[in-house]
Amino acid sequence: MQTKKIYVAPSLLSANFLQLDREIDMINNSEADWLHFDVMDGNFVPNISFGLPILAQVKQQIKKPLDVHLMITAPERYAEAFREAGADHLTVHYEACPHLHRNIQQIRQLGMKAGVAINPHTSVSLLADIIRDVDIVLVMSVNPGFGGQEFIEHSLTKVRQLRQLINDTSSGALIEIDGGVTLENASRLADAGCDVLVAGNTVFNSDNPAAVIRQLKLG
Ligand SMILES: O=C(CO)[C@@H](O)[C@H](O)COP(=O)(O)O
Repeated sequence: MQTKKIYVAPSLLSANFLQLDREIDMINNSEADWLHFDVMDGNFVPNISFGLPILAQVKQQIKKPLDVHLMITAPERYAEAFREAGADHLTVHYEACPHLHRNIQQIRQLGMKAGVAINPHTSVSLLADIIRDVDIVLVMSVNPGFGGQEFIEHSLTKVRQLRQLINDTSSGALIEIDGGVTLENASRLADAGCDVLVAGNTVFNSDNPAAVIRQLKLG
């Protein structure tokens, strides 16, 4: 039985963009903690999603923190612009940042929570020297680029390793899991040590998204 707080961050990528107004109101009126906003550049990942102008418009209506996940190369070029557009959290990819420490410092200096994301093939051990400096570690449990993919089971082992690393280093980082999160695997994810569940299809393709968000929060 889960007792710690589980944050739920619906992923806007799976929303119906013809009804964005209604989708954002649903999030505002639900128990969702954050709104997850996926930015893809067609270079770091094989897909293109949405970017700054859409974020700025969403910001005008959303009442929850905007959790922006940059799946782009050289994210330092855009950190300030994302802050101005309304990002509260900015997560960059380990694989896209040869100067990750500098990127994390930049994000924090701009006044945002700083996150690092790791792809399914990237080992948790590579985070040892950055773990004390980040607010969020986002574990990709699918290969990034698309919603609606199947959860990669090995991600659970990575979450457990990450929880151990966080405990050993007294880091305050939250563990966020992203990709293939469902009502079936949510409790296993919470038990393994996740703090934040990102869910796209599970929330937006349901008949009752607010009820699904509530159930996910129970872990
Ligand atoms: O970053 C990504 C995909 O690259 C995710 O945030 C997806 O949007 C999650 O979608 P589901 O797997 O939950 O449908």
